[in-house]
Amino acid sequence: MIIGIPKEIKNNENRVAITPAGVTILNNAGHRVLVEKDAGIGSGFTNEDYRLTGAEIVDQASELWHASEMIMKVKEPLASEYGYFRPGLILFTYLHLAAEPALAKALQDDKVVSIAYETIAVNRTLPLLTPMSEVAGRMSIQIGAQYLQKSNGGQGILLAGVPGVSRGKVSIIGGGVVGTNAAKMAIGLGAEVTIIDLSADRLRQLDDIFGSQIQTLISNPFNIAKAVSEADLLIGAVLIPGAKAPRLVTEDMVKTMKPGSVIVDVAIDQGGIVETIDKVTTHDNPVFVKHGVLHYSVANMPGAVPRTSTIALTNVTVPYALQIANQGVVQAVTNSGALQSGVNTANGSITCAAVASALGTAFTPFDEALEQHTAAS
Ligand SMILES: NC(=O)C1=CN([C@@H]2O[C@H](COP(=O)(O)OP(=O)(O)OC[C@H]3O[C@@H](n4cnc5c(N)ncnc54)[C@H](O)[C@@H]3O)[C@@H](O)[C@H]2O)C=CC1
Ligand SMILES: CC(=O)C(=O)O
Repeated sequence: MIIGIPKEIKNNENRVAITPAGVTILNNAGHRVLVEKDAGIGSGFTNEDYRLTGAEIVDQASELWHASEMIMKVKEPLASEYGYFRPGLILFTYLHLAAEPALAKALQDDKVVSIAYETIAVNRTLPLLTPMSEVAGRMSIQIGAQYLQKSNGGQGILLAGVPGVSRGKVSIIGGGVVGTNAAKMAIGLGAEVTIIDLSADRLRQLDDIFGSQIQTLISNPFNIAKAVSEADLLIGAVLIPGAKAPRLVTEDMVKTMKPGSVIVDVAIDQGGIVETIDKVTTHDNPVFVKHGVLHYSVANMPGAVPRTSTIALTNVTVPYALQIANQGVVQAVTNSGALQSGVNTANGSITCAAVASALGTAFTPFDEALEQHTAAS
């Protein structure tokens, strides 16, 4: 199979969908890998690094998209890339379609087979989301701590406190991968940490991991309101896979926060859990202020630490890319429940139930989408 790796074009997105090590794996299995010129520079990989492992460097994005049977990316295609879509093209990347209806429509209209990293599920885990959630969860605390500084518009508190002065309070809503990694960092800094989750079992696990270093609370509007009002730093870390994030933190709750407090809504890629966040921000201009509270809503946080993130991401994506390339997409998806859960669009249909429900459109299982295609052709 011919696999194309375009340069990412989202604001400050310096990750790339493959490393030279990944090229070697695909090459050794007999596949051709095309890498757009300078695609790896932001992650510290030169064109020569890729050439040495057998990749072909392609100058123009348009040439690469047209020549490739499968495109591997990091972030969802932007509108300027929709023109490259065509029937049968395989697109393997983060998509977050619940928050991207225009992209979903373009993929349907052009009959692209799109496989979203974030909906590939194995035993109720999301192995292609996990490493980036680890990165973003850890980053959320260092970013929040930075914006709590007076010089950056914050209240002017140190999360760790000092002897004789209270420590800062961090409230984390959602105790999955992002939440757990945020908690690790916040505890490490010496903050007072509360974690809220809907699952009592998950709270038990967190209690086993962190013991008395955290306060756990079950998710309901009363507990969320209390934790929000007390937080110096609030982290949004909820996920219902494939679906739009529930708006758990209302505008009235945000109004109860102290001026100069900070919200980092990591769940913004699925629409965000905070009512006062009405836009996705970028690494260039990451924060806006509402009701005196700093809001950070960057949807590609790991893009700011590309060397770590690219390696962590490609460690988990390349084995799936290899399955698709070796078997062809239909056979690979038919053989693998994990890949089946990742297919979001095929032959003009939405093939992921949670995405279809979030977009208010019909859901068609992958095999039925294939049959409809065969019957029509
Ligand atoms: N902004 C960015 O750059 C990045 C964003 N993310 C996003 O962060 C979000 C969280 O991801 P993960 O931690 O990997 O997901 P996860 O599935 O590991 O954890 C989500 C947690 O939310 C909990 N939850 C569900 N409904 C809830 C409710 N009503 N109240 C409280 N908790 C609830 C679940 O029980 C689960 O423990 C996702 O939207 C993910 O895409 C991940 C990486 C980077
Ligand atoms: C999860 C995701 O969308 C990201 O890492 O950018």
